[in-house]
Amino acid sequence: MEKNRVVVKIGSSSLTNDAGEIDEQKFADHIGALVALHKAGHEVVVVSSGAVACGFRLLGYPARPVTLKGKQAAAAIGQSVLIQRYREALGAYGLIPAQILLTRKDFSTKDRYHNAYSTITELLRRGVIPVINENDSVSVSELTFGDNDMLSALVSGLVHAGCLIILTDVNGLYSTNPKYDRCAQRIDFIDHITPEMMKMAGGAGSKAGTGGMLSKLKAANTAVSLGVRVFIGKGKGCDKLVRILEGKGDGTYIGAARPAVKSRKQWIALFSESAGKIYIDRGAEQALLQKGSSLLPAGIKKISGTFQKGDVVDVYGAKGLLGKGEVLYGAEELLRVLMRPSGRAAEEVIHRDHWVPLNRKGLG
Ligand SMILES: Nc1ncnc2c1ncn2[C@@H]1O[C@H](COP(=O)(O)OP(=O)(O)O)[C@@H](O)[C@H]1O
Ligand SMILES: N[C@@H](CCC(=O)OP(=O)(O)O)C(=O)O
Repeated sequence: MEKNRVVVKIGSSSLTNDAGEIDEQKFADHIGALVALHKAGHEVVVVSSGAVACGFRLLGYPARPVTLKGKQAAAAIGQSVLIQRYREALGAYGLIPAQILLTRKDFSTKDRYHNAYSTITELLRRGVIPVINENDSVSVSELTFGDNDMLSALVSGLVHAGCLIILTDVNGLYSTNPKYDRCAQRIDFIDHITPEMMKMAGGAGSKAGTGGMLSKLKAANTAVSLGVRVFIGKGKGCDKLVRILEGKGDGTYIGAARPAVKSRKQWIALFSESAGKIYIDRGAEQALLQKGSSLLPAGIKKISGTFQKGDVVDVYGAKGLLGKGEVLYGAEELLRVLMRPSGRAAEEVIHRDHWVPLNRKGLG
């Protein structure tokens, strides 16, 4: 088994009991498996739900809250309880967890994205286990990751993980939700996720869960596009995570090993906001999409917007949006270059390493 960096997402459903509180046995089982994975030489990053589950009783709620403010208040209390539990449980094996709470905004600028990467990799270098959760108490709906499935996919891309393991209460993707259909068939391996598979996946099967199988498949799609293999399923015992990496897990495997996508391309594709538009001709379209070349001024027909050097712009071809890239010229300077007779032979406007085509399976 190859040693690598692994992101393990522990979902609410595989962490809680019927009352919505942390289930001691399930928690201990996860800890044993995380310790075994770490001992086997892997770098382990955990994306753990459970803040709401740890907090709602302390807040005086009789059941898991359903309102946004209720969940945010419960998470504000519960997150510290959750991380304390990880500290005690991992500490018993001599391991240290580090709490990282993220909102989508933390990935919105290149600097913040890069800082998150540097912090997590420094922790891993020191043998620490980062335990990441969404910063629920300050997230607002437009800025959430949606759920911890997507957060775990984005984190796995950020840290260039070899594998993302999504632990839940069902052993993989079925043709229909197996909770309601005894004849549902498990899919053991998926090379790439199709729209038909998305239709098979439904919502959460418990009050504690968020997003269900559909959000896991969407997250898996993102992770695979970033070069990360995904497992969705369950398991029991200390060796469950090691067995999953050996290909013996009880669940669905998605995607094959592929080179990781560079951080800059990930950021452009997933988090950047476009500051303008560049319209290009057919020759430039072919050069960008088929030959993997950079965009030169010669292929530009028109530009719009007031973008600056280093901003990200949308690039359009004859049939619409082709992709996004980081420009090496501001709009004013680019206009001057385009108007000069010799300007069209000038250097690249978007370098191939800073260009991300849309509608491709992978971003690499
Ligand atoms: N096609 C499907 N195959 C498997 N599970 C499905 C499917 N459609 C919906 N589900 C539901 O997805 C649930 C897992 O998602 P969720 O409850 O959000 O878990 P978690 O809290 O671990 O994120 C399962 O319990 C199951 O009821
Ligand atoms: N951040 C929340 C969990 C939200 C969530 O996405 O849960 P799930 O994907 O069902 O594990 C918490 O810690 O309670």
